[in-house]
Amino acid sequence: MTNIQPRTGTRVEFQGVTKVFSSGNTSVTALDNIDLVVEPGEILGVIGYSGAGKSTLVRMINGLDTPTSGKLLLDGTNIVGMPEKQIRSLRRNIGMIFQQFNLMRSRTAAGNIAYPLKLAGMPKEQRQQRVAELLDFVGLSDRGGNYPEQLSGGQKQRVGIARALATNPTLLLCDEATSALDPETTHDVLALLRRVNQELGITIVVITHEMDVVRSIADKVAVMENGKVVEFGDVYQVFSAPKTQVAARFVATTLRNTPDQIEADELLAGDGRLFTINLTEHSGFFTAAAEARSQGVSINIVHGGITTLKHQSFGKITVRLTGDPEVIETFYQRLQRTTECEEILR
Ligand SMILES: Nc1ncnc2c1ncn2[C@@H]1O[C@H](COP(=O)(O)OP(=O)(O)OP(=O)(O)O)[C@@H](O)[C@H]1O
Repeated sequence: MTNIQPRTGTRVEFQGVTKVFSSGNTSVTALDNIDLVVEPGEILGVIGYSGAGKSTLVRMINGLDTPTSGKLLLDGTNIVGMPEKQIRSLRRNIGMIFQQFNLMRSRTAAGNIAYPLKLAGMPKEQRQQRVAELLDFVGLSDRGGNYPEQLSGGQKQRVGIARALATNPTLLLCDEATSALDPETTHDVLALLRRVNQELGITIVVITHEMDVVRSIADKVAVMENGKVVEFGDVYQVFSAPKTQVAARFVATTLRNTPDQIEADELLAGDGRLFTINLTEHSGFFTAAAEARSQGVSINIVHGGITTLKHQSFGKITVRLTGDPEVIETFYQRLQRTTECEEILR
């Protein structure tokens, strides 16, 4: 593939970015003092409930809106206050894909992909070659002549991705790009995005309200609430030990590793004490369990889930301990020092 070549992804940095929308007497702080860095070639997942500020955040990056205060640096250059003409030229390095695909219905898949190239003034012959390469890259070589209505949702999003890649961007922004797709198609589109990132080196920012998307594609995650980034870190770090309630809630939607209220009530009907234990590498669970067992306490696993993320395993188990109350209490005290260990109480 001659023209689809690796490049260095864009570095994106928010420095104290605030965005206030005012109309009359009311104002909404859509972004509240955001500090955030996306390193070249990284995939950042931005997650939050509706109204958290995700779309506003993306609009700052592509210069479609400007912060009320703060700086937005693309590869070290602050774009806030930059003349429109310059921003437009920077925007050529940014590709976008959308939830509703935003394809032109009157053009074929090939025509949609060719459009940005036409705008950029690429001669017809070169354009055709490039479109063929892009169709091949997204696995739609045989679909170039189809109109959007003749394509499935997943195929339309592949066309959207090919179109976004046409002008060789170094940054790809994905706004709920898989939200309109079924789980299997979502998986295929995310796999394609990962390929885009790995083979081309493009930085990707994925806006989503689905933690599964973050889990399967992102390197880092920013959790947003009320215009603030309330938690930011490696996906492994955030998934294995979320620090905020909102992050924990999102993690719980994709990892069913703790009993819900109904399951907990059923479990509490039995004997003994119940503990949910975070199993990390140095949790100390197996040593504590062996010690308690050697003193006649029985330990049964009643719930749990272990996951691998970025080649590291983590998870939680819920255990029921029955036997000598003092030994059980020692087990609990001991684990509280080495990992997160919570008792399930009535
Ligand atoms: N142009 C605007 N004028 C006024 N208020 C706005 C504007 N754009 C966004 N807002 C407000 O800013 C806040 C953040 O909105 P934003 O669309 O960024 O959230 P979001 O997390 O993307 O939500 P969703 O997932 O529903 O798209 C909301 O309270 C919204 O009503």
